Amino acid sequence: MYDSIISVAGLTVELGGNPVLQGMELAVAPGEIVAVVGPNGSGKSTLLRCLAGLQPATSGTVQVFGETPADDAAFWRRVALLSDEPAWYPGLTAREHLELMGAVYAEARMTVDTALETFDLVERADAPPLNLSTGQRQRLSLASALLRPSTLLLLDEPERGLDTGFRASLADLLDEYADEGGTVVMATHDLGLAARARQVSPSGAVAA
Ligand SMILES: Nc1ncnc2c1ncn2[C@@H]1O[C@H](COP(=O)(O)OP(=O)(O)OP(=O)(O)O)[C@@H](O)[C@H]1O
Repeated sequence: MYDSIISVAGLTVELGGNPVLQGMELAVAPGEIVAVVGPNGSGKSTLLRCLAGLQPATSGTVQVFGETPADDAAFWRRVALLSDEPAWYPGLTAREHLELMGAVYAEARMTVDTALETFDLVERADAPPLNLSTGQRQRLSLASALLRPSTLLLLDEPERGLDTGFRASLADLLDEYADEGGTVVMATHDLGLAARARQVSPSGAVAA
């Protein structure tokens, strides 16, 4: 077993010959909610990509669940990632996208109807995602990520497109996820979301 679900040591990443992360250290315990904060271009998304096994380290180590994260099926069974907008299935409605998640994962965290209510999508359930507003599509992406079971939630700017009221609801939903034992690491520019998490910066720890 591991005390830290995530353990980052001396992580350096160079992109295009430029150092983006330099000797970063981070330990995240199971059940924690961590907000990665910092200005545009400071390396928040790069860190999340490293945690997701999508970006190799130039030097240093990244361990998730006690191993180097691998972009493979076993890893993605435990990890839900929300980053750029997903590719939507043509011809399927918002409800049907959530039903797909429910069909794939036997032990969904909530029913499709509960997800539609929780993410305020009931009235748009029968619309295809591309006919939803930007914020509604983001809520559908979040609903998919939170409907499926996972141990670790990696969120890149989950607040994107969300109105103020739903940002507060999202903070409550993340608290519930962590109360169930899940761990959250999110890159965010939202002060409210960050205030309710342990804040770290790609260049070093910041005061909470
Ligand atoms: N493929 C790439 N090649 C070269 N440089 C890159 C590449 N991807 C990102 N970068 C650079 O790496 C730095 C960190 O980018 P990153 O997306 O991690 O920042 P961020 O903190 O998430 O920014 P934002 O708040 O704007 O989302 C930026 O200066 C960016 O321009």
